[in-house]
Amino acid sequence: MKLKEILSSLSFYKTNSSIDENAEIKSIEIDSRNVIPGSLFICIQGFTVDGHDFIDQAVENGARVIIAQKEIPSSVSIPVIIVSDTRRALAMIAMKFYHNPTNEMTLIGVTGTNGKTTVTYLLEKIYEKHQQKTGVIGTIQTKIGDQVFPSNNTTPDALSLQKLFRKMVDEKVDTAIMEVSSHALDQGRVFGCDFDIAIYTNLSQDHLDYHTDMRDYLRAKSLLFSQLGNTYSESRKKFAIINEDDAASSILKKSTGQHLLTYGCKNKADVMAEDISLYIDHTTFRLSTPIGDVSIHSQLIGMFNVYNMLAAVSAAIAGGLSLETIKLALEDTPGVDGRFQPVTGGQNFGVIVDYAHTPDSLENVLETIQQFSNQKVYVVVGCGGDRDRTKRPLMAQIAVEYADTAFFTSDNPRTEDPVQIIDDMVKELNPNQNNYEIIVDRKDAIHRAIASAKKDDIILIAGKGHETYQQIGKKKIHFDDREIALEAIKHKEI
Ligand SMILES: CC(=O)N[C@H]1[C@@H](OP(=O)(O)OP(=O)(O)OC[C@H]2O[C@@H](n3ccc(=O)[nH]c3=O)[C@H](O)[C@@H]2O)O[C@H](CO)[C@@H](O)[C@@H]1O[C@H](C)C(=O)N[C@@H](C)C(=O)N[C@H](CCC(=O)O)C(=O)O
Ligand SMILES: Nc1ncnc2c1ncn2[C@@H]1O[C@H](COP(=O)(O)OP(=O)(O)OP(=O)(O)O)[C@@H](O)[C@H]1O
Ligand SMILES: N[C@H](CCC[C@H](N)C(=O)O)C(=O)O
Ligand SMILES: [Mg+2]
Repeated sequence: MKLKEILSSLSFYKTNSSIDENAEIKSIEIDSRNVIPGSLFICIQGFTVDGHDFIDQAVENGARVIIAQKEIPSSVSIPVIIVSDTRRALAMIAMKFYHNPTNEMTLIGVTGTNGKTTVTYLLEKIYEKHQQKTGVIGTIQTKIGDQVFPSNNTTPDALSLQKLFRKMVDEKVDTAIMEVSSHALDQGRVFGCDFDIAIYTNLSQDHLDYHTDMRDYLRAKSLLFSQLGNTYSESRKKFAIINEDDAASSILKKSTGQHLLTYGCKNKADVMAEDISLYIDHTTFRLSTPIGDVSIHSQLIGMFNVYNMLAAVSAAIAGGLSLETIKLALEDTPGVDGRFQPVTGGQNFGVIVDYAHTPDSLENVLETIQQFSNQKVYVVVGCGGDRDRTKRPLMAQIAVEYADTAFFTSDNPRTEDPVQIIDDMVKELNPNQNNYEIIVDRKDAIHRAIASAKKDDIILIAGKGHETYQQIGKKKIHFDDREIALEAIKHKEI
């Protein structure tokens, strides 16, 4: 693409020298290591390093133009374009370079503290039943139809994202469904994306290492709804899907001028679940919607999953799908990888692996397990390193309150000392809350919990869900809670 065309996506910019607007730009890069001859390199001031420090490497690798947000030494031999915010410029340039792909398909975004992956997974099943080709972007993986690619982040950076959307359009995806994290919203990774439907699940404490407080966290989440815009189009109606039972619902409703569809179980909403019956291996309810009522028998477990189903159903209704399709898909959908996933090795007690890594999700999952258990409940849980430290004591408190015994252990310690993380978890517990053991090694903790279990007890192994690694320092080693649990079950039988 010609530089002139790329620059037309920017509002204002300055240059340090004359630029050849007809220069051909071969690729857009934000990592100097990926620059090839003819690239345009955009310097991003990051959280760990500053992209402006890699200009020399970008030039050496053949960059044709640099986009920066700071003055650059005059020794740099190629044209430099200065903008006020390179993250915003990146989103606009990437959108231009890949020919605004989100304009060519339906785009659904899901935000909220918990439930994003589950809702995207349910929507994928619903749209597939509707005979559409789907693309899915999220925590576990990225998918285009049946092709699966690994995910580094829940929401990719703006450049990877627009490139991925172009690939989806080229491969005839009708509907793309994506998780939109608060980090992504805050960093403008989704600036310029033309969302048709924006879904809100819930808000509870997480990521206070990144956001200054809960208000700032909510502000970031609300950007998905303000980004839906206020422009009314009859041919392409846009919808905000809001959880009416969540405390932040009124703020989010005010963030957009688009159509609203609300869901809930307590407060009056457009889409509601009534006569809900929760069982250990399935859930039933009556689904009441503006297009009719229908009964649902789902394989998903727990009240929180009723909310996830309502969020997905509401989006599908906004998208014009029929209740028949929605019912068929919901009833056909098995549980999501690593979410309330039973591990069965023929044992006479229950083992459940779940991705609960926030206070709210841990409480929801333990509450669900408690409802079905008439024997002992054990939980194996830790907290991630280099993440919100203030959630640690809250998670420990919930663990000892709901479980008969908690085994506190490592999650992904990353660059922190795992012993210190566990200490942060337990240090605010009262002395009488001593129904816990500390076993730093996660494998040992899982083995100990399984060795302790008797007939009909239930063990929850929380925090890592689908993850097949443990990150210790900068290294990721293979680790899968489900594999270790099976191994421990076999070992117990010998
Ligand atoms: C704090 C944070 O959000 N960091 C994310 C951010 O990194 P960053 O912008 O700070 O980048 P950086 O590493 O400092 O580098 C700055 C720039 O220098 C460039 N560089 C760097 C080295 C070099 O040799 N040459 C070079 O040009 C880099 O390519 C980059 O452009 O942008 C990167 C690209 O998008 C992300 O991969 C990275 O995620 C890190 C790995 C991370 O841990 N992020 C977490 C906190 C996160 O974003 N999580 C949310 C999900 C949370 C949830 O829902 O629970 C997510 O969406 O994944
Ligand atoms: N609607 C919900 N409300 C509360 N907790 C939930 C809800 N849905 C799922 N959970 C809990 O949160 C965990 C993570 O669910 P899921 O992966 O769907 O959320 P997510 O928002 O994608 O999380 P992440 O931000 O880590 O990507 C589940 O394993 C379950 O314990
Ligand atoms: N997307 C979440 C995942 C947390 C998963 C948990 N296992 C941990 O490592 O803390 C985060 O980056 O905060
Ligand atoms: Mg997710």
